[in-house]
Amino acid sequence: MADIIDPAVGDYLLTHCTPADEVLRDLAAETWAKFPPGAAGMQVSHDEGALLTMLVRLTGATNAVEVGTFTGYSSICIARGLRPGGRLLACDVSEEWTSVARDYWQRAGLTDRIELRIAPALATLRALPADPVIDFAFVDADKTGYPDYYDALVPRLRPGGLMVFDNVLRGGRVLDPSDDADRAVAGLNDRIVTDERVESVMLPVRDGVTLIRRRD
Ligand SMILES: C[S@@+](CC[C@H](N)C(=O)[O-])C[C@H]1O[C@@H](n2cnc3c(N)ncnc32)[C@H](O)[C@@H]1O
Repeated sequence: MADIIDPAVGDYLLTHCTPADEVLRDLAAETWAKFPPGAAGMQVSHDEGALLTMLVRLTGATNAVEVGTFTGYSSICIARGLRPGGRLLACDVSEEWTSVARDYWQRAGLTDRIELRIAPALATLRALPADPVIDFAFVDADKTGYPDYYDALVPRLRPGGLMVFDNVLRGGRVLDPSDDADRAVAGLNDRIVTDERVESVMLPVRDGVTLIRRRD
C-alpha cells in the first residue's frame, strides 16, 4: 500500500520510536524472504506496531481481538501490551501465513496469551458473546469486510475500549474510491463520524489508522 507521507520522512519515523527487538526484526526479515512483496507488504510497519503496543498499554487491556494476523507482527505488538493474564484472539483464514506467526509467538514467549482462530473473521466475531467485554481490537484484514467487522465489534467493545482500523486512507483513494475495497472503507469512514456510540480520530500513520473509542 502506498505511503501517504514522503518516504524519507517515513524512514525518519521508523528510526524515532522504540526500536524493534530481535524477534520482531527476524520476523520482518523472514516474512520478506519467504513471501512475495505483494504479500510481505501487508505486514504492519515497525512504527505502527509500536503504536499498537502503546495503545494497548494505555487502554489497560486484558481482552483483545485482532482481525487479520498474517505472519504475526501486529499480534506480537498487541499481546506484549496486554496486562498480566491478558489474552488476544487472533483471526485469520490462512494456515500458511499464520504458521509463521505461531513460530514467532513461541519465540516471543506469547503462546499462552494468543489464541488463533482459522475461519472467516466475521463468523468468529459473530460467535463471540454479545457482552461488551472487549478492551482492544485491531482490524487489518479484507477491506470489503470492514463495515461488517465494525458492526460486529462496536457492541462488544466495553465503554472506554478502543478499536484501531488500518489502511483507512487506501493510499489516498478514499477521496475518489475506484474499487469495492476503496468504497467499503470510504463508506465506513463516513459512517464512523456520525456514530454516536463512539468517538474517533483518524491519524496519518502509514496508510492511515482510525482510533475508535466507545463512549462511556
Ligand atoms: C494485511 S494482512 C494482516 C497483516 C498483519 N496485521 C501483520 O501485522 O502482519 C491481512 C490478513 O487478513 C487475512 N484475511 C483476509 N480475509 C480474511 C477473512 N475474511 N477473515 C479472516 N482473515 C482474513 C489474510 O489471510 C491476511 O493474513
